[in-house]
Order: sequence, then C-alpha cells, then structure tokens
Amino acid sequence: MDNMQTPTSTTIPRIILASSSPRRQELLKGMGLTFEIVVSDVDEGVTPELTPPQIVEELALRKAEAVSGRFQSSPHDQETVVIGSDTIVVLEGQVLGKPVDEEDAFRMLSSLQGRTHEVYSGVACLRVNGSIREVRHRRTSVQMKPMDAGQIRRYIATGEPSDKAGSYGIQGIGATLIEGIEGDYFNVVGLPVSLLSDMLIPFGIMVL
Ligand SMILES: Cc1cn([C@H]2C[C@H](O)[C@@H](COP(=O)(O)OP(=O)(O)OP(=O)(O)O)O2)c(=O)[nH]c1=O
Repeated sequence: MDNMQTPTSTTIPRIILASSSPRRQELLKGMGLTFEIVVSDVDEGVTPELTPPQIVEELALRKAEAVSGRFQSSPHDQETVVIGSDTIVVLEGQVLGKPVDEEDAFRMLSSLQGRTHEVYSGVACLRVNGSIREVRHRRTSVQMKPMDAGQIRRYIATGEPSDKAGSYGIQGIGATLIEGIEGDYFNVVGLPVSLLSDMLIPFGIMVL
C-alpha cells in the first residue's frame, strides 16, 4: 500500500452535439463519448464568394454557435462543449448540398457518375463560456463509378439519397457506387472523427 497512488479524478465536460444527423450521432457514439443532442435549425445559406473550406467551417460554426447561445446564461454550463458540423460535395467548383426532391437527386447523381468529386466536412467545437473555439475542416476525394439512368433511378427509389449531401451515402447501399476514395472515409459520412479527437484535446477531452 506504501507507494500506491490514489487515482486523481478528472471531470469530463458536458458535450452537446448540435446535429440532427443520425450519422454524426453514431460516429460520436463510436468515439466512446457521452453526449446530448440539441438540433440547431440554422439557415444554411452562404454568400457565393466563399470557398468550400470556408463554407463548411462557417456552417459548422453557425450550428455550434446557435446551440451554444442557449446555454450561455447558466453558470452551471460554462465548461460545456458544443460540437457543430457541416458536409458538402463539390464537383468542379459546384457545390452540391442535400437534394430538394428526386429530380434534383437525379441531376446530382447524373453529374457525379463516372467522375471524381471532393467532399468537405467542417467541424466547430466551442466552449459555452467562449474561452475556447476550434474550427477546422477535412477534404476527401471520391471517385464514383459510371452509372446509367436506370441505376440512378433505382438508387433514388431506395430513399437513401434524400437527406444526404450530393444525394448519396457512402455508408449505405451507395457504397456499391463508389470506385475509391482518397482521404478520410468518416469525413464523407459527415464527421471526421480523427480530426475531431484532436480538436477536443484543448477542452480536456482525451478520446484515447
Ligand atoms: C456524402 C455523404 C453525405 N452524408 C450526409 C452527412 C450529413 O448528414 C448530410 C449533409 O448535410 P448537413 O447539412 O451537413 O447535415 P444535416 O442537415 O444532415 O445535419 P445537421 O445540420 O443537423 O448537423 O449528408 C452521408 O451520410 N453520407 C455521404 O456519403
């Protein structure tokens, strides 16, 4: 018993995920973190002169700030960390968000098939008291197989494209449409967990 040390207890700050995305929720869970979900509901409009990295960082920050604003007044919540994220698909400089309807999804998938595009995800981590603010992004290149109109229609009929940037989900049956990727897979799914784990260190959150 002589030189055994009592472990020092560390308090992990409360974590809020500012996202309605089931993918982001699953990925954050996969990092072994306990968190709550508060949906941001911000306007996702941006000025056209922003570059893709600026767009995803700006929107990730907007989502995190909108939620963080709801906790600021409580002294109890000052150490709370809010995480926001945003994902876009970019084909030859054109930004593709989520499709508004099936025709929009058809147009997006027709333009993506047989080509390589970029996926950008932005992540913002904020302490509610404003003392720490980390905003970063990652980019992944994705090469899609050539597809004919029938395949695209059948994919849309699965319902998978409807709530996803670029009208596809690499983590679902959409995986069968992908030739290959260069970069972080989880960035395409919507939350670059490796980047996020680094960003959480200044908040006193060590994933491993
Ligand atoms: C390209 C791609 C995107 N997506 C998803 C991730 C995001 O949920 C979505 C992009 O839309 P976002 O606006 O980034 O996120 P969201 O509206 O789903 O959720 P919130 O704003 O509340 O955080 O597309 C996939 O699930 N798989 C993919 O392969």
